[in-house]
Amino acid sequence: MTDAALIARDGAALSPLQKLRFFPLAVTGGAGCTLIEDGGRELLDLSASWGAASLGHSHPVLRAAVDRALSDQAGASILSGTNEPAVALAERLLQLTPGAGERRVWLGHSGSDANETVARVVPAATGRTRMMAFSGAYHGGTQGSMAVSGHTAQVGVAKSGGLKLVPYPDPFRPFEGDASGAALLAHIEHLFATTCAGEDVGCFFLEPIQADGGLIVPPPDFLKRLAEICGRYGILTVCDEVKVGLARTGRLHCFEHEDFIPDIVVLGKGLGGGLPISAVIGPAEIMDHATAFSMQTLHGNPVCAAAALAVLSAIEDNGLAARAQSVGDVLMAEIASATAQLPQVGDIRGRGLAIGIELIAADSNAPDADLARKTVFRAWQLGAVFYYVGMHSNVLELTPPLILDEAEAKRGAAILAQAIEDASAGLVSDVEVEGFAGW
Ligand SMILES: Cc1ncc(COP(=O)(O)O)c(/C=N/[C@@H]2CCCCNC2=O)c1O
Repeated sequence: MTDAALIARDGAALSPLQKLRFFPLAVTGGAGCTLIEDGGRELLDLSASWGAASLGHSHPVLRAAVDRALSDQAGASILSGTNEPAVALAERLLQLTPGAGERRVWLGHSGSDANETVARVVPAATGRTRMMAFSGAYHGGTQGSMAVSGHTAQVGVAKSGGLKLVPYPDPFRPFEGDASGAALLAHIEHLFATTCAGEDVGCFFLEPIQADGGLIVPPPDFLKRLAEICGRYGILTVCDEVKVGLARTGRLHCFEHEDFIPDIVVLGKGLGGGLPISAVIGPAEIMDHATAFSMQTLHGNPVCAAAALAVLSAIEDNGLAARAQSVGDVLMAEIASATAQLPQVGDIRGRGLAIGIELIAADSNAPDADLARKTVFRAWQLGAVFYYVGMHSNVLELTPPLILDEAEAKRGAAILAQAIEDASAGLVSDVEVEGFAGW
């Protein structure tokens, strides 16, 4: 091993194809909500690797589960033979996920392959070739999941031929100036009655909080009313809980805040606690469509399935949903207090430990992407890790491990506010951030 700095070795060895970098983060270890940087510096992790490290780092329950699964390894997948951890996980997910009728679970590696599977199987099983999704949505980075996404980072990528994108209901930047979402619902109903016949639409992809589109919480009752409209046309609702699901928002499922039950639920990221596993829970008449329809060699591997079972148990045993609500309330209040005098902060929003801070130009509502990229860089310099999202790249996103405590929340809020102030005061130069493309 060379003695060159880890970040330099990364640049020489790993392809940029899979990099989304904001500052020169190089990690050699971690525990809890702390990351250990190359060189030994400790960083407060307010991202959990975009929400994947739901139990933080080196969690003992996860370590024990993975060790057990690897000590008596029940094969490596469920393609051509089943295994106990995968079956037990599917059974647990069916118990924990509200839904009607006979249902099945599909196990994958990522949110991308899970959403891609839904995007392929719904048209195949229903014969309905059209699909709906929201502008700003990031449903994945594979061809089939990008085909049903609407994120600005994927402009130019081929979309599904039958895809119709509509604006997401954003109370801060409302469609037709109507923060209630009623105008948008009327627009969608009009589409179903005219140019995008509801009878031809197989499914509607939605996030209960639009995460990469800007951490946007929809207006009250919007999703419930949208689900009612979809129900009238026989359109399946596909709830993408990959980022905000599994206790992060104060409920096990984020859709529980919206008083509706989706037809299909997609889980990922935090499900594996940092190990790659995703899941689709849906009606048997869809999920039983065919065999060998959407498979990858390591799908349902017992080690990641055991990790997911441990995550679900830890969420239940430690009351992590209620904790996310209470610590998230502290974090949001601390952020609001620490930034109260900063006109650059246009909006603070979210649920539980899914929080967005929208940065704007001090003299208008215009998004300030340059401030966001310099703020996350400055925060890293000050000792905290978080990134930005949004259609205009101007929303700081906090998705810390669900085990974040109140002291860490207060420290994180102080660093975030200081980073906004310092970046606004010009303490981060264009030269320092120019090597980090972000998104
Ligand atoms: C709501 C939602 N659905 C699906 C996905 C795709 O999950 P994978 O990246 O595990 O394939 C994601 C992934 N989000 C991206 C991952 C790429 C880097 C930018 N930040 C994210 O959180 C997501 O937020």
